[in-house]
Amino acid sequence: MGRYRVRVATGNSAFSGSNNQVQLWLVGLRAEVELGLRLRPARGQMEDFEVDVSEDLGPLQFVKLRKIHLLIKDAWFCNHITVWVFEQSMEEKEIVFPCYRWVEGDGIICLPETTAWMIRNESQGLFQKHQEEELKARRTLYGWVSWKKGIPLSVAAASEKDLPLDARFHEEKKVDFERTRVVGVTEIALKRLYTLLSSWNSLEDFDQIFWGGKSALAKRVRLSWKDDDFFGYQFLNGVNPTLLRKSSSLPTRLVIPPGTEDLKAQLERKLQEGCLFEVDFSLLAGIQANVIQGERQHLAAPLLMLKMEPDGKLLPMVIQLQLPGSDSPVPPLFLPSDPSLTWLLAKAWVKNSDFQLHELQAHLLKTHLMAEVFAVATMRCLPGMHPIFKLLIPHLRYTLEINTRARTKLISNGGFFDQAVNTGGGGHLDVLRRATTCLTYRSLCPPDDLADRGLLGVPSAFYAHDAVRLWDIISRYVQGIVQLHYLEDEVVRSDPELQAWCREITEIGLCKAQERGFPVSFQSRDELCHFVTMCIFTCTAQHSAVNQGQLDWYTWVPNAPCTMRQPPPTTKDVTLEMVMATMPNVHQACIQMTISWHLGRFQPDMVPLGHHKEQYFSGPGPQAVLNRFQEDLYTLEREIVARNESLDLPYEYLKPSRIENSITI
Ligand SMILES: CC/C=C\C/C=C\C[C@@H](/C=C/C=C\C/C=C\CCCC(=O)O)OO
Ligand SMILES: [Fe+2]
Repeated sequence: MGRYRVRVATGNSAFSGSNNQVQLWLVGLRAEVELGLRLRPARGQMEDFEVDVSEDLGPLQFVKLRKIHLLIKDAWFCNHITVWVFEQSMEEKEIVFPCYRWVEGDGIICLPETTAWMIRNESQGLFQKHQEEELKARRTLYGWVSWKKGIPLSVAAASEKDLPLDARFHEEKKVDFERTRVVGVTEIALKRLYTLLSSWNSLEDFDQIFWGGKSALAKRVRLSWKDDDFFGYQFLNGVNPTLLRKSSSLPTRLVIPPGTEDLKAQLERKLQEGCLFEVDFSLLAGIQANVIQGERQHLAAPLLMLKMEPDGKLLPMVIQLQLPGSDSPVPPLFLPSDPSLTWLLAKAWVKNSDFQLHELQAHLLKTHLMAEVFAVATMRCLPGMHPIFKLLIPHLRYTLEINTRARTKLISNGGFFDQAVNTGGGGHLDVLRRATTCLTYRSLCPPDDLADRGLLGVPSAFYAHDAVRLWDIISRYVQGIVQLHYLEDEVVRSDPELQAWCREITEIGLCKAQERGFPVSFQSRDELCHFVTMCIFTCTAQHSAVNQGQLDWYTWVPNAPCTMRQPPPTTKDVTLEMVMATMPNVHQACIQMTISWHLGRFQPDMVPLGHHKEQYFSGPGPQAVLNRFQEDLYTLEREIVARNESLDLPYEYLKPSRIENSITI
């Protein structure tokens, strides 16, 4: 018996309130009581009321709530319920029941209090029963589907409309996304009109559709894209810093034609000096090229060799556009000393190939589709009271919707890839399949990946430096939360939901990825922390590193052509007509610019890394861990700002303030 003050907090997004009435129960260890209230929750409001309860409820464990609709069903977004207990001779006690979900229909929803997972074993199985019912419902809502064979599984949803309401964009996000699509389509139409009667026979003609550039760096790209050091820089710190690796030997595919022995001597010298680097696009070899509006597009599978200069500049040394084969046992090598247009076209072929592997492998597969596997497995295996659910859920916001939209608009039949990309038309799916077969656990963990690629400690590798710093900061955050909930390794080993989550990711979502180093169980807190750190890093920092740069590096189309309309050159006499006949045409270039802006622009409702408002945990312990996380991020922010001040090209994509807390675009 005692007096209770109850606070009902409603979300702040549009339509979060409800005209339906809400009924509440307090459920204690010894009894439960219906509060007899009928409140209509209002958007952005916290509504308090007090009740005297005659029964002895015992320690509160759940709040139960139900929305009652007479005529119209009106979903309600409940943030949380907070209860203060005033009991005789005891000071006031605050108990929080997090929700952060839509309340639809008229079923009863059970909210466990925030520390429930810690006391679940002593509570007569009440929490166990709740968890089982919750997961049974979630497994119905979040199903797996194989969208295309050979790539990670996705959420079962033919379009975003089929997703559960809790996985959908909130109104503000939806309105902004749809508005941007309309702006983009309008811009393409206007540019087509504008260029109908104009020439398209010089590289400067791309200016006709480059309306002012959407970023300062995009304008710099337009001015400097032809420069070799600017070209090389992008493989360290551009929109795709994931392919560059330090050479441990001359690649076997690099067949040196007779008469170019001095090149071989230069390469070997750089190799000995430990400053030879390579980017190999062999993954594209033999991929079927797209046919766009009846015009066959073309693909290459380049190898690029570069040398790291003492001043940190990365300069291209040689480009081989095709793998040696029966029809071309010694493919021509293109050099910086070749005629300028020849060398420029060879570099353009490298950047077109980089566009394919960046968007399909680094961006779509290694961030978006990985995050989707984490999201579906989390919803299917971890109950809302589980500490790893609470830790991860803020980093999974909106990901299922943006990925579903990608499957219906970008990589679908007739989508962006089919309309304007030379791997479109099905080749893009083969690239995804090939990239999936070489998707290792190590490649998703920067300390391992960058060590394997020889990029640790390289002074001009700013992505590498910032990625390792962020990994360490996220790792400390994850360890802080894990150590509060798992007091020894045995607790990890004997957590059935956690072990099921691990297996669901590796064996189901990633299609038996244990062969690629992914775990099928966690035997220690360290193993758990490493994996969860990888999940959060992938959903935040890594996506930021490969998404934001689309706006800066892809809107000046010649710097990263989305398609190539002529075969790669096999001789050194390249003309401007050949270059313009190869580069994307006006329509394809307009589509590339629009998509790059749509996907790379700053999201107006973005939540910066570590600054989500939802409070799934409560108490001083988790809050102290989160506070330390935010402090560490702020320290890194200041470090990066200071470092960037001395750089001609600041590297901004891993500045914590620019890293979104989840993959939403
Ligand atoms: C250029 C993008 C290439 C590959 C995709 C890589 C990652 C997925 C992407 C998500 C996109 C999701 C939705 C885009 C939908 C529509 C865009 C506008 C086109 C249209 O509306 O027709 O990550 O950002
Ligand atoms: Fe993205």
